[in-house]
Amino acid sequence: MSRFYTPKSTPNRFETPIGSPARPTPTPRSHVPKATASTSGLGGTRYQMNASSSESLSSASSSNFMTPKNPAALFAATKSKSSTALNSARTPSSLFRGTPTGGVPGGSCYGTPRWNGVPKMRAPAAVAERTPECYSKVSLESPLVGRKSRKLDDSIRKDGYGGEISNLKVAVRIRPLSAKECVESVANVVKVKENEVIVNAGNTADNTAGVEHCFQYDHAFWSCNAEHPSYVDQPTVYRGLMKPLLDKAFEGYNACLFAYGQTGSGKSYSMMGMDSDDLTINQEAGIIPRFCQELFHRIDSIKDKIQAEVEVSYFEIYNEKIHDLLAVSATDGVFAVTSANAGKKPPLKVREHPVWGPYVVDLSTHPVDSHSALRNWLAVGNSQRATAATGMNDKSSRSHSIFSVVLNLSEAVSSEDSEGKPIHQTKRAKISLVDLAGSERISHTCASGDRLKEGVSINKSLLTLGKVISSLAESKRNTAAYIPYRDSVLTWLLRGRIPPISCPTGSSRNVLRWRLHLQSVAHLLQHGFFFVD
Ligand SMILES: Nc1ncnc2c1ncn2[C@@H]1O[C@H](COP(=O)(O)OP(=O)(O)OP(=O)(O)O)[C@@H](O)[C@H]1O
Repeated sequence: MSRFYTPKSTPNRFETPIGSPARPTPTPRSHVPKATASTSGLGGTRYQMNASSSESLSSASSSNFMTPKNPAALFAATKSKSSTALNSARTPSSLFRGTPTGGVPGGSCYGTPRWNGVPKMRAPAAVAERTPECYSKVSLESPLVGRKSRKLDDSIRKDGYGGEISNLKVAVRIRPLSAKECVESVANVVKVKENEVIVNAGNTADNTAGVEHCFQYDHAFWSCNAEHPSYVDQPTVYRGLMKPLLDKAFEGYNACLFAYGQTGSGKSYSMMGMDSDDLTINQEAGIIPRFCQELFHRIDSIKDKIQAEVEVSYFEIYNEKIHDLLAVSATDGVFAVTSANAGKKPPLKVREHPVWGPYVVDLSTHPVDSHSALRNWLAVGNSQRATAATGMNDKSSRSHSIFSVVLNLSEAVSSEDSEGKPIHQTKRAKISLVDLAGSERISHTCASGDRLKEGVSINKSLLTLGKVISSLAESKRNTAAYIPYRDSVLTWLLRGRIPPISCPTGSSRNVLRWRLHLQSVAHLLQHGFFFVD
């Protein structure tokens, strides 16, 4: 059975506080594209509950954000369900701030990923002295002073989990110099050697000439010059980061991939592509449109054996307020996107479910049954995102966006129950693709007014993300460590877990809330208390 999903209207409860900046106006789109919905139930199934996305977060190691002069974005890809041994050597905990005047040996405008053989590194202590405090120094074990490059997957990941490798991967991608940087004759001081990034300190007053800092990641993608043989293009980034997560999602694991880095470092380009309004799968298409295509490609290839259902939701966190990017309303039978502009649509609220943790109240979810339907919803959401021109990026994302797809797979297993009906085994996975707003130095972005307020809010939530990840790393050693999830909406929400199939959405959640007041969580679990819409 197919039908249009009609979202429930959201009451106007929360106003934008006086003084908070007006959300940048997205390009309006009046009509929702055709998004047919398969709503047939999975009937009589058991569900396989996935571990929570808090485990995704809890697997992360020390955070760091790329520095203002490093044209690179970082990606963290996680899958939940298994715990991870933290590997502090894998992620650089302190990043070097080097004014890129030293240039790359060879002098080209584009950095060439060439290993110069002998790393010109100082002793770690000397490096520590020269690393500015402001880059969240956690430990300085990570720069690979004089060490030989090595593959993390082969040599470091002996985690003792029956051969399963770590559930967190961190990748860095170096973008080309922007037109502005080329005009200003900025030299690229970043090189890549296999999975290592080598940053040349330059020879400015606060740095010693020739000092190189090496950082090791799971992947280091060099995308500075498309003409160069070492150039890593969009399909390669997709294959390296997203494909393994999709594999795991089909096994019932939750997966989360988020991009973080300074403003203008290439997060949106990597996640969405050159143009977020053009979602055609061409060479420039980013991770999310490719994921949408491959998801249904795989579903089509197994549909004879496995029934799949997909639901999509897409929201952004702007100035700590949540806006549903896919909210639609129906007037006279015509479906229209409810504008995400502040003032027209109130932000959504986060509540904490006693079992499943934080969730967004009344967030619309839309069943989709084809790649084109999913792509259309993605386009709708993109058109609603808050972007604005800043001093460092003409189209800067001013919000964190979270695109989530819940995948339900139901397979009839051979055995039959007491009534002779086949027993279905159901797997459920949530894939969250997060494009974080860029961290920024106010002095570099020359922000004032609304942009300034946004920048402060963005930096605050990214700082909290960093703190949460650091605290999680600390909690591995000290179980009493406090983890400040609730200090930002982003970290609070990422902690939430995927509810079981048929857990209520929209207004039926009120019923759940009401009943939860009457019955203990233990009782609910004991009796398998699920709602069917
Ligand atoms: N690998 C790349 N190849 C070509 N162009 C790129 C690449 N990465 C980024 N760019 C270009 O750099 C500019 C800034 O990139 P993008 O908007 O993705 O940055 P961002 O990190 O998302 O910034 P913000 O946090 O401000 O939103 C864009 O014009 C984008 O097309």
